[in-house]
Amino acid sequence: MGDRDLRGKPVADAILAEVKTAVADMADSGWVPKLVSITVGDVEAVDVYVRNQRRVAERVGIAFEERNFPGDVTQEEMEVAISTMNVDPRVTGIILQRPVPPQISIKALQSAVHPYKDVEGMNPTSIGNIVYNELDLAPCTAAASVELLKSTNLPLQGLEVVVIGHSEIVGKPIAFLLMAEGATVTVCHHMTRALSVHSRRADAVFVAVGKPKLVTADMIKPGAAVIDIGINALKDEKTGEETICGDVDYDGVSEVAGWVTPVPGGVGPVTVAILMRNTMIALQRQKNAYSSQFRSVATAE
Ligand SMILES: NC(=O)C1=CN([C@@H]2O[C@H](COP(=O)(O)OP(=O)(O)OC[C@H]3O[C@@H](n4cnc5c(N)ncnc54)[C@H](OP(=O)(O)O)[C@@H]3O)[C@@H](O)[C@H]2O)C=CC1
Ligand SMILES: Nc1nc(=O)c2c([nH]1)NC[C@@H]1CN(c3ccc(C(=O)N[C@@H](CCC(=O)O)C(=O)O)cc3)C=[N+]21
Repeated sequence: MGDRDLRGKPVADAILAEVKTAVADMADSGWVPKLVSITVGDVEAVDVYVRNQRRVAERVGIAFEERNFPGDVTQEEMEVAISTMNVDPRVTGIILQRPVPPQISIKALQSAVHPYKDVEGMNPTSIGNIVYNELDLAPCTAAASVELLKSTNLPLQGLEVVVIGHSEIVGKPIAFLLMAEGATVTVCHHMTRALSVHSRRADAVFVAVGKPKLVTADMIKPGAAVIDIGINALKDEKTGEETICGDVDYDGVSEVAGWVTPVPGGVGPVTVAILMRNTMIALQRQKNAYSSQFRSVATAE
């Protein structure tokens, strides 16, 4: 690890310390969090994510259940399963891992997850809140990436930020979260004509594409912060060993950038921590809704 590394662990540990305290506080009033993690079929990057969710959930005291569905599951079967979890009072949060097989509509399933249990903030109702600057529960990787930028202490107001990738779950939510903080945001994608003209101007570059070494040193302004969200499988020709890398040419960029998040060891751990924090926010919302409903019933008598 280089001295310009923006490591995820310290940021994740600070978030998880707060989560652990929240779990203890809620347990005192009888509220116990449970996270259900839905996977469909079998995807390597998803396995890593779910494995780390389980490990961290156990560390902070959040009950964890993985629900894996076969790759040929039908849309209707998925919607029935989610409806059952929506009404199960023991389930606090539901996360639906991507990708899902082609016969499944991810958007329909995200809409099927009740907003109170939408710990990824991807129900259209939830993600709409980001436009209204209600940022407490946001898509995990986007929120994690912004937390990492904040840990540089760069002032966000007026900061020139370039986001490369405009997916609904990462690129776009990052742009909205940064706009809410007053940054000047440019979003690039495969139709952007001169990517490096934009990235070289930026004080901070976020990249979420899925292309190894897409971002090279000549594309980065000296001293800029580089947040690498990409996860790519790399097979070593000689040993055949498989490792992961991001979208950034780490060796070259870490000579120029002021900060660069390593992959692994950067955005990933913070994504997991944010998911745990979102689960506790969902539990608090459920508790508030329950209390106000029964308080009104109690006072109505
Ligand atoms: N660490 C974490 O927690 C997470 C990491 N990831 C990783 O982030 C990466 C992106 O995933 P995701 O956000 O789902 O994005 P998608 O895979 O859905 O889409 C890729 C995005 O990159 C854009 N793109 C493709 N080629 C280029 C290019 N040459 N220049 C600029 N933009 C380009 C695409 O634009 P267009 O649509 O116009 O083609 C699209 O917006 C993946 O590697 C994924 O594994 C994803 C989720 C969480
Ligand atoms: N709805 C949805 N939301 C996601 O956020 C989402 C998804 N689907 N599908 C899969 C991708 C991938 N993803 C990862 C998150 C953390 C690590 C992670 O913990 N990485 C660690 C550990 C890596 C390792 O253990 O080898 C690291 O980078 O240091 C990995 C992968 C989230 N994803």
